Amino acid sequence: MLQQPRKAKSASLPKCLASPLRASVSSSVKRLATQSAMTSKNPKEEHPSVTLFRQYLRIRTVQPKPDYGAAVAFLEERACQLGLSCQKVEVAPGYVVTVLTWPGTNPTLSSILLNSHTDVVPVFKEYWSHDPFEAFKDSEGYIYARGAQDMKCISIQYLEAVRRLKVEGHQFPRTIHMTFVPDEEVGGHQGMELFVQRPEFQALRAGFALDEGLANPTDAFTVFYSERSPWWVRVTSTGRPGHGSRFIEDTAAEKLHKVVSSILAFREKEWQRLQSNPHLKEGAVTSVNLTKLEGGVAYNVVPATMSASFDFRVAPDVGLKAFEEQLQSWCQAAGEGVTFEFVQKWTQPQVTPTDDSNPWWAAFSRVCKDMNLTVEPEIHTAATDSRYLRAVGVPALGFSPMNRTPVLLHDHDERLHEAVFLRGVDIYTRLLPALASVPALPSES
Ligand SMILES: CSCC[C@H](NC=O)C(=O)O
Ligand SMILES: [Zn+2]
Ligand SMILES: [Zn+2]
Repeated sequence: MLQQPRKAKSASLPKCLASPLRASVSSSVKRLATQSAMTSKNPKEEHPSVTLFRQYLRIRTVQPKPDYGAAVAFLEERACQLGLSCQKVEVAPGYVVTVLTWPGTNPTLSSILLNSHTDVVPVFKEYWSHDPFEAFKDSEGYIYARGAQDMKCISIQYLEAVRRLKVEGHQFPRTIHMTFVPDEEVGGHQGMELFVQRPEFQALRAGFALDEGLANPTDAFTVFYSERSPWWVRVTSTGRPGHGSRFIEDTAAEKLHKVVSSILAFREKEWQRLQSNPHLKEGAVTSVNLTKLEGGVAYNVVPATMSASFDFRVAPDVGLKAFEEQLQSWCQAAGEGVTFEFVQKWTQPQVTPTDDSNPWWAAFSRVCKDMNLTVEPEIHTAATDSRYLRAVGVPALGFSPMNRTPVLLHDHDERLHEAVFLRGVDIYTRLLPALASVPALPSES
């Protein structure tokens, strides 16, 4: 793939381009800009954007011990190759947010923020057809790897779209920042949640953000304008202990059972509501799952304490105060000594408008229309870093340009077809000029 090494002009090149190998990468990058995005000229030759994607997939940023150092080093190298500035913001010890910046021509305008997280979820290796950190590509072009959909594809698509636009000599009024954040998969508490509170974030002056969405198995692309609030609730029940052979009254188990029944009845009600209304999408109703049961020490000892943990995802139109009161009353109705605590509790759901009153939406949807892409606006069922951005007033859309692709994030054999990946680069190559050229908003003039 790489051209013959040639003599480096170390004095006039940035450090990352100073070695012969890197200089040749840079020239191959220029050659790429003239190629079609979908396929290489030689079908046997892998598209360099795909090669870069596979390199990034091989970095083991897997929870619970992600190799963030390797990811940051990879991104610094990309910044250098692209001639972009690279800022590293350590939001907590060992947790670095990397920001690559392409300055716009009008610094008075707010910027476009392209966000992606660097961490990925763990794997059950034995259920995978290929090593999840090898980025194996099969004969059809499917790339198997943890992070192939969630969301290393998008990080590279942003980088490659920017590279193409720069090589073609474009400049846009608005600055484009690419943020690469840690910790999203475990809640973002050591990542975006801290970053949005920092002066370095304020200094980016983000006017609009793109972040992750989900694949769509149909021809359409899903775009997320809001998300449900994660409420992780642990219900603890206390009661009378005693010998397992007796009819003990007021046990922790019977009271916990009542709460579990109330909550699962609510679950069934929401499920039926979803099933019976074809206009409702999954993100529009509240879901809950019983995810943990704890308690007990021996078969013949009635325990004094038992607990049940629930993963609630509260729809953005639900009154949160009333919902918490409902939780309270389910516990009270179960009897004395039943309490609950929050392990996660998001209380600031926000909606990014998806009509032409929102100039960002207008620009986004115009490009989709021009490219003949069908877009399905939805509420995200899960939680992403977009919630932190929206909560500090940055409108955000969750968009992963993967149509005709099954939703395989967090699943075994997570994979993405290289053609879908490359089509995503094309899409960002059209989206970025439009977003970075949105005229001054009323608040900016
Ligand atoms: C509540 S923070 C957890 C965030 C996590 N995000 C992606 O899967 C999720 O479970 O939605
Ligand atoms: Zn993700
Ligand atoms: Zn995820």
